[in-house]
Amino acid sequence: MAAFAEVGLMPELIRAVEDLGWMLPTPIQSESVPLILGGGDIMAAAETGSGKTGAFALPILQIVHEALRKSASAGKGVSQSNGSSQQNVRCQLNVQDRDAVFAISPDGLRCQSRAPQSWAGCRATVGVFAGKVYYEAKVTDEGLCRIGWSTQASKLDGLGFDAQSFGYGGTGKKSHKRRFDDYGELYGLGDTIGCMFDSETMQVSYSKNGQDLGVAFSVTQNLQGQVFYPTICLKNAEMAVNFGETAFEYDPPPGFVGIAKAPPSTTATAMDPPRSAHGGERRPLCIILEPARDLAEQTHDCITDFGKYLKAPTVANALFVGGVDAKAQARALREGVDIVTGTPGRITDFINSGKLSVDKVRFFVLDEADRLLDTGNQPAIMQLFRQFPKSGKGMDRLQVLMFSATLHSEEVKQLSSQICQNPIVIDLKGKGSVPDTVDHVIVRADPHEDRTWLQTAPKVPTDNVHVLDSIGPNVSTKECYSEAVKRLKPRILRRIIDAHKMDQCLIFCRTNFDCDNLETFLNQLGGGQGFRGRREHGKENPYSCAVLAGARNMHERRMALECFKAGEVRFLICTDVAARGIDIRELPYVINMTLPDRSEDYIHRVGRVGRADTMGLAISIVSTVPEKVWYCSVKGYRPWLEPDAENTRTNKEGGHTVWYDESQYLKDIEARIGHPIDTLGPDMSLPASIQARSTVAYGQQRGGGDTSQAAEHMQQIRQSVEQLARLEWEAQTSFLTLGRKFGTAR
Ligand SMILES: Nc1ncnc2c1ncn2[C@@H]1O[C@H](COP(=O)(O)OP(=O)(O)OP(=O)(O)O)[C@@H](O)[C@H]1O
Repeated sequence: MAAFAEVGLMPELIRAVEDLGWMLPTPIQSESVPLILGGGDIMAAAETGSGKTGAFALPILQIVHEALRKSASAGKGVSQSNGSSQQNVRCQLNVQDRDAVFAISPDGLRCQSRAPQSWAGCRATVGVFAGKVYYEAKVTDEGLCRIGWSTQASKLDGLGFDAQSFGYGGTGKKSHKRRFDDYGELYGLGDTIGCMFDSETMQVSYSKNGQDLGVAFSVTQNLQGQVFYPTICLKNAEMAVNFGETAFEYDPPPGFVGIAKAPPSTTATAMDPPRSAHGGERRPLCIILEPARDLAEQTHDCITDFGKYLKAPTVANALFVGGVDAKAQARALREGVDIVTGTPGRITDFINSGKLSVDKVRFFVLDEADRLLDTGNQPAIMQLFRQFPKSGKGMDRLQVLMFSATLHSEEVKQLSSQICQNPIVIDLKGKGSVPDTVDHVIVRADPHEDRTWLQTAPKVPTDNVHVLDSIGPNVSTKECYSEAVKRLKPRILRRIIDAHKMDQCLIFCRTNFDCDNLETFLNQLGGGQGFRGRREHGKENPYSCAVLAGARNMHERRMALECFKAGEVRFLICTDVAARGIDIRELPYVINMTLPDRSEDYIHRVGRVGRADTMGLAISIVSTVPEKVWYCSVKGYRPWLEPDAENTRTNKEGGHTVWYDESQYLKDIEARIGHPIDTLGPDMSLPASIQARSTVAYGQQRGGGDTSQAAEHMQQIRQSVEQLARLEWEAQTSFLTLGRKFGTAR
């Protein structure tokens, strides 16, 4: 039995985490999972990268799945496939799930789109989430065709344009996430294309006139369990489809059946009556709040991944964040959602408009709880909390879970006293510390000593705070040195990058404008044209970069993160929007261009490395002189674009700037972590203290990633873990017994 079983997780979830290579629960998971399964409220603080997402998501999935199964077996019809409606639904092209210009014949097996300029699409009435299915589509008139599979969340007029759709076009290209790669061969008038979806291997493949063209796509595991519908997308073309009601022109490959004949237990239908939205059965059981969109998306993906083996019924997750098509979210609600992950704004919008009902909610999770409060979400949290049902008892009562690496502020404690019931505090590392997998050091930027800021090349764009001030070799004003440090820091950054031969590093800047400027600087060094959602000049350019900042739109941010994770750009320049929670596997380096003015933000930023037992290095460039920076609290006003004498004054003088004192912020951070931070050598070399203990390269696992060693270790500790599990179980039971005795209703 694996140690994940000892904390009480069900086999389907264990299988999913084992697929991720997780062999043992991390300490926060060992502590939290049994307590959540046992019904307790929790406030959990553990280091960055210690596996907090799994600590709350895994037990929640388990309880939600059990609740759904109980409800389904009680005949309430919450399963993905209750059979009743589907058995009456014929598989055909769906007139209710098509673009306006897409024509469908009365028998639902022929379609046409005559718009010459634009693509239009349609899905079938029946989709599949298990088994191996096949359908055929024949080109019956010349034009552009693309065919394949998509989920309901995907747009119809661009099959293969997003992460949830997979297409194969007549031009011999396969398409997914807007990537068009050569595949198969051209097809056109008279050709019959077979479309296969294998949910066991999660592969999509095609045949042309009976000839197998091979695997086109390996669908990412996080889409496992989603319902995929046959999808046709046309531009001035016509096709006939056969879903298997009548004999196919070419036999499906062995093991595949026509989707029209697939067992109802493996299919779902878009024609099912709404199972949610007031009156349906399937309303959210869990609401997870995240402080930022990117983080919400990451948590949502993790939950989808963890839940991929939960079947009959599957657990439906939805992401509710701004910048994403609200129509798709409304559609997901209509289909029935069990776990909602999102940002407070979008979730409250949906509740206020009556589209999202919270009368069944059993879990309320505040991830990065302190950040949620810092960003002004207290009223939204309280508004949500007031609407959740609180009358359940024992295992059915509302559970509130608060997680973060820094969870010690008075505001957090106050909130927990308002919304948690006898919370169990799990504090694994005291007042927010830096994990010992993170080496962190500073480099001083001293414009008095280092005069390279006077060089004219490479040009360093700065933030325009000092455009009206006199700057030069013979000027020694505070303003001059402030501008000097702005010009010096990017030069130091370059030295660091070169000295450490960095090829993957997250670089934190203070503002969106600073990100833009640094992007321009690095592009200039590498001769790039600038990255705006394009994947060019990636690996060959030693300074290739992308930006992940609040001012960029969701698509750009997603592309930036994706390209960085895939190693297509070397540097990801970001604001604090990426400081919390964002998980980039085996990231070796983080650089702070400026220290954050709050010590907890430092803990979160440097915690982007050293995750999951991987070693990482965080370097902060710290100015020795005060720096004047923009500080504009007026929404939409951007004084840096046209700085004048008035707005470059400080806040106190009625302007929009402040003097930023990094030496003081460094002291605050050192006070928080309880020791001084080492400094890099003049040649950017690591201090001897770090060199002496570093045994593996940054970005690699501390133990060298030897899984046989881990397995052996697991075997050795098995007995103790079993004993602990028994004790844990006794603790849980006593908790519940006490709960019953004293009553747990709020
Ligand atoms: N039990 C485990 N075994 C191995 N790897 C794990 C385990 N649990 C989590 N991980 C990995 O550790 C990394 C960090 O996990 P996660 O993002 O949940 O951390 P976190 O504690 O939420 O961090 P942060 O405070 O920065 O948000 C992820 O890459 C995850 O896949």
